[in-house]
Amino acid sequence: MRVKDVVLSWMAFPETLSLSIRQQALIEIERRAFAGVAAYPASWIIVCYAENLYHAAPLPSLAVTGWFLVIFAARLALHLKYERQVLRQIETARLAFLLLLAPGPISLGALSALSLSTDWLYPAHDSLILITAVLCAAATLNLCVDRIARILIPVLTVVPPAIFLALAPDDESPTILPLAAIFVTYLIVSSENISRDYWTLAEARQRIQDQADSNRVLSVTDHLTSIPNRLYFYQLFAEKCKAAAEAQSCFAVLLLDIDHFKQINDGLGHAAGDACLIALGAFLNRLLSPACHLFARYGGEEFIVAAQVKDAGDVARIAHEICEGISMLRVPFDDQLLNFTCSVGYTLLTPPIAEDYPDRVIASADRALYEAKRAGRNTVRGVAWQ
Ligand SMILES: Nc1nc2c(ncn2[C@@H]2O[C@H](COP(=O)(O)OP(=O)(O)OP(=O)(O)O)[C@@H](O)[C@H]2O)c(=O)[nH]1
Repeated sequence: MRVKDVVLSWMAFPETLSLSIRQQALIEIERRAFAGVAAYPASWIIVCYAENLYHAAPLPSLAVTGWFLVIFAARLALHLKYERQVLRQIETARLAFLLLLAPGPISLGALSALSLSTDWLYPAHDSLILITAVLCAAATLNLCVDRIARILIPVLTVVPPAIFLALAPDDESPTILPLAAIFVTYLIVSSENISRDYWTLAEARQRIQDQADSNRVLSVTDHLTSIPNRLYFYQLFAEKCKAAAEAQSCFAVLLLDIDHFKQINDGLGHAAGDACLIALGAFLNRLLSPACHLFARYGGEEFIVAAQVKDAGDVARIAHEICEGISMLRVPFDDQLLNFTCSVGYTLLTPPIAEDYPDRVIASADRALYEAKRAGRNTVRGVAWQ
C-alpha cells in the first residue's frame, strides 16, 4: 500500500456510512470551522492594542497581523468553493481543509512559545497563553467530530509552548507543564465522546434513510414481476402527460392483457400462471426503456404502458411489437415450455394535450383492449382519444 493510500484511509470517515452522509458531515465540519476562523486575527489584534504592541514593535506586530489575515483569506477562498469540492472529490477536499486548518493554531501556539523568550512579545505573554487555551478548547470541541482535527488542534496549539517550557524551564514550568498535559488530555478524551455520539447518530440516520429508500422502492414495485406497480404508474402518469403536452408531442397509453389466462391457471396451476407473468414482466423490461416508457403491472394479468410517440404509426408499431414478442415467448415450467398470447388496446392523444384525465385516458385504452378481445385475441386495436 502506498503512503498516500495509508494517509487517505486514516483520514477517511467511517466507511460504513454512505458517501452522501460523509460529504454532508465534511461540509458541516468546514462550516463550523469557518465560523471560528475570524477569532484568530481578531484576538491577535485585540492583544496588540491592549498590550500596546503596535507602538512597541510595529513591524513584527503588523507582520503577524498580515499573516493571520492571509490565513483568513485562504480559508475564505476554500470556504466559498468547498461544497463543490467535497461533492467532486471528498478526499482531496478533506486534505485541503486540514492543511488550511493547521496554520491558525500553529501560529498562535508559536506566538505563545515565543512570548516566553522574546522581548517585544513578553508583555502579551499572559494574554497569549489565555487566548491560546481558550481558542484551542473552543476549536477542538467545535470540530471534534473530525478525528484528525480534534487531535491536530490541541497538539499544534499547546505542544510548541510546552516543548519550549520543557527545554528552557522557568519558575512557571512546574505548574504550567502538568496543567497543559491535563488540559490537552481532557480535551481529547471529552471530544472523543462527543464525536462518538455524533457518528452513532449519523449511522442511525443512515439506517433510517436506507430503510426509507428500500420501503419507497418496495411500495412502487410489483412483488411478483419486479416491474413497477400501478401506484408507481399513477404517481408518474401526470408528469409524463405534462412533458408530452409541453413538447407538443403525441402521447399513447397501451393496455395489454394475457389471453385465456384463467385456463393456464386452471390447467397447470397458479405457479405456471406466475411463471408466465414473471416472463412477461422480464420481456417488457427488455423491450421498453424506463427513460422513454412508463410501464407497470396494472393488476392481475393486465399491464400498462404510457409513452410519447411520434404518431399513430409509432404507437401501432409498439403495440404489435409487444403482441408478437409475447406470442413468441417460451416459458420453462416443470419440464415443458409454456407459451401464451396477449391482446393490446391503445389510445392516442394528439396535441394540444390536457393533463388532468388519467382515468379517462386509461378507460379509452381499456375500450380498445375490449375490442381486441372481441376480435379474437392475440391482436391489437387502437382508438383515437376524443
Ligand atoms: N397465477 C396468477 N394468476 C393470477 C394473478 N392475478 C390474477 N390471476 C388470475 O388471472 C385470471 C384472469 O382471468 P380472467 O379475468 O377470466 O381472464 P382470462 O382468462 O385471461 O380471459 P380473457 O382476458 O378474456 O382472455 C384469474 O384466473 C385470476 O385468478 C397472479 O398474480 N398470479
